[in-house]
Amino acid sequence: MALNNKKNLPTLSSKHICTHLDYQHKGLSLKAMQEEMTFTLVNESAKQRIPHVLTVAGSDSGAGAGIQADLKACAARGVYCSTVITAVTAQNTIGVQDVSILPEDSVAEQLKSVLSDMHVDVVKTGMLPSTSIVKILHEGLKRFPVRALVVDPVMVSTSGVVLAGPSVLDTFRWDLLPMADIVTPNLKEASTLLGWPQLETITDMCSAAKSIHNMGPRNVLVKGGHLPSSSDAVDIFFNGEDIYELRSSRIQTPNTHGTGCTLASCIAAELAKVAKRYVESVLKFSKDVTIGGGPQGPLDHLCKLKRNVYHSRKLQPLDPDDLFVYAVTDSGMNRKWGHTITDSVRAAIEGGATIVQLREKDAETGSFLEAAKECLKICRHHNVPLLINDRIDIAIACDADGVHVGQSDMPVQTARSLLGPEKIIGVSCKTPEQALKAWKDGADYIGSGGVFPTNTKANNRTIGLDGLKTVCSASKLPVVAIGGINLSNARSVMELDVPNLKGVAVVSALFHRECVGTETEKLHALLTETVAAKK
Ligand SMILES: Cc1ncc(COP(=O)(O)OP(=O)(O)O)c(N)n1
Ligand SMILES: Cc1ncsc1CCOP(=O)(O)O
Ligand SMILES: [Mg+2]
Repeated sequence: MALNNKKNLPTLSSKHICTHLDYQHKGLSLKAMQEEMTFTLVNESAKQRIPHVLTVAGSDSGAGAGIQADLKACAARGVYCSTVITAVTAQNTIGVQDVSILPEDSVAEQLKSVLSDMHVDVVKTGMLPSTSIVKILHEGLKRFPVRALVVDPVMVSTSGVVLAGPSVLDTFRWDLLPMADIVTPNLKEASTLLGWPQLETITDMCSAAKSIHNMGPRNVLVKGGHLPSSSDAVDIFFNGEDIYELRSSRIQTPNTHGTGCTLASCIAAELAKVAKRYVESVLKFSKDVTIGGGPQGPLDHLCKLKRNVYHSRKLQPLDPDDLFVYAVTDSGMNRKWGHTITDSVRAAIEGGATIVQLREKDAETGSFLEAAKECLKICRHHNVPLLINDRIDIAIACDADGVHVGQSDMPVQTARSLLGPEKIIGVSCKTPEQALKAWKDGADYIGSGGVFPTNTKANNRTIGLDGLKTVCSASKLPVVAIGGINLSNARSVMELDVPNLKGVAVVSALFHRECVGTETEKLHALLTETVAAKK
């Protein structure tokens, strides 16, 4: 393999790698990533969340590597870390004295407990000592998808003890690597994965990175810490297109136990922080933390100290994933069920709503504004955008995150000039022509419907699933479907194989119900299932 002239290779830090992975999700270039990163550093907002890494690895009694290193690395990076322990090793600074692999059922149960309940952003794997454990993880991740998977293919301890034998290799290659966002082998692990002789040069490392990439991971980091011929420490990063050299001067020390686990955890932790934009359930400080549906959630230690870690400025007005479970309020329905608007909004968010629109058609301006301010506090607390239906004046007065307008409401261009570039503007579209105009006029998303007949909006033409498909296919903007959508037909909407469709907007299916939170939870679970089934 011809290595680019080394002088021309851009160098990256591990933090750059993480951000790069996130930007791959968004389809942005490395250059855009670097520009936006600078922007991120200077802009902070009041929105908060807790990034979460799950490590699936072995315990190291000496606490230099394995689960213990992962926990400490994540804590040091300000990220919540849960654990699935695959094996218990007896280790110290002399070597590995014993390895006990945990029963498969125990690993499966740990995995299920965490993934079925907690909002995990990133899974990081370490010691996966048997084929069945790799398969359990593979199945678990298919059932409960996460934002990113970091695979550290731990095979041999620093002292030379085999931690995952050759029988595990095939499941690694066929099952786990294709799911990975990044795999981080050292020289020995890279050559073992490939069945190659020892890697000895940077050129070998580049070839290995490319060949491992062919096994399916989105990115490969081959770590050259043990490269005999190099006076520097050189790692090679390959993202499928470009190859990067990460070079730093070698630190002469025997204290290197746990570096691999720590690096992979650090990548996972930084990814989780970046991935926080996509996180649907947002937690503030320990007293409000809800990690789990049970009566006794864990504390998030030092949370108050992490305030700055959790703050991040939204760079785009809208993250399209926010359209996933779009809750649109209705004052009449709230009244009927004796709910206040704030209670309804809070319940919807706690049930998993990813964006909220206040559609209070019969509210007086003064009381609407007061309610909007209260709802905004709740939404900001949970990092969920709050939009106002029709009323640009209310949106401006309470500093909401944006507005939703229809074809006969305030024109998008006028709304944009009043609200500025940073607010979200959604517009209702029934046709491809309207969709194109929405994009030209500077809207951020399209609401398309009524997909099914509805009593919530009078005299509203139903466009059906075919009409929705036509709008989505023509759109250059993300689309949310609306109109008569409920638990029995949401699947048929989400299963449409169309570009740009990001979620469903619902009024009565959530708010014309006694228990808004439960209904939202059910809808969220159903939509999540449809997304998982597509993968
Ligand atoms: C997400 C979403 N999509 C469409 C609409 C409908 O807006 P509009 O056409 O202005 O009708 P009204 O809601 O004002 O009756 C919406 N509100 N939200
Ligand atoms: C506001 C709106 N725009 C198109 S259909 C509709 C009503 C959606 O309400 P429901 O979810 O109760 O059918
Ligand atoms: Mg309107």
